[in-house]
Amino acid sequence: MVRKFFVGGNWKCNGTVEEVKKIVTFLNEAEVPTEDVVEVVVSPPFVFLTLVKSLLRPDFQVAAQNCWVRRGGAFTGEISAEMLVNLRIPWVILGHSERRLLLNESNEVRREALQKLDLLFPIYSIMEFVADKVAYALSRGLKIIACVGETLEQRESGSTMAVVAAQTQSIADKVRNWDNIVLAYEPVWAIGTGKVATPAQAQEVHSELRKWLRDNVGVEVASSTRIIYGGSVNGTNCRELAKQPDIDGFLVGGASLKPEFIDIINSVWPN
Ligand SMILES: O=C(CO)COP(=O)(O)O
Repeated sequence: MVRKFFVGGNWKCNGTVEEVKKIVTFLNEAEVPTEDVVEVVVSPPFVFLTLVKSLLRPDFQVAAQNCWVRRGGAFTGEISAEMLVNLRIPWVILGHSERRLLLNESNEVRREALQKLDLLFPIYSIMEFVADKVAYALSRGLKIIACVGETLEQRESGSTMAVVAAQTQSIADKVRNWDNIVLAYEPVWAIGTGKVATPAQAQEVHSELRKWLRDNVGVEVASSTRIIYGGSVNGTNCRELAKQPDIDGFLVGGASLKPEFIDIINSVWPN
């Protein structure tokens, strides 16, 4: 099974209209392999999504950085999956560690949310926030970049794989069809720190995660699901990482705002 290389650019909470236009200009002018070789998806903040979509070359796609867990309604400040579909935004990033940790999105029962949402959705007795978002967004026709990854503390205590497996399990419990999911392994300690996982460290988790998918979801899903790496990827370290057999691409933060993002796209051909 050939897994098409996937490079995502997560712009996070950055940019002005002028800066966004500059980024789109260098993306549009770049020489990169064709769409059948590498899938490129950039994820600007919500407010710039339509601008970027309207200016961006047609072989690159756009992703939102989040969406609401169910149908929209009285949820001030949220953006629904329906809105993204309406705007023809094909992808959404879900479960990013910055949302899990800073905004308390988790796999676990969120009691306060549960109490509130139970009034609205009495059939949901357990609220698995990230997994529910993945399942709902998929059901609306969106494609998902689902993020998993351990903190430094968890890595140092030897629980990396247990954490990543639990995060993936919660998604597997709610999803039958994995065709529209890309899994992003993003160790929290490597995000925005300049401390990239070594190719061997990343490969080890990717290969374990693929094994986990094979044993717990299915052989076909394990061989076809792209597992991409995120955390301090740049134009220099991407090539060694891209050579690893179970690294199927990247989710890039800081470097996706700069022209070196093009080098990362081109690391599909590492030699
Ligand atoms: O969080 C990330 C991508 O989603 C990675 O961020 P950095 O590449 O800035 O470390």
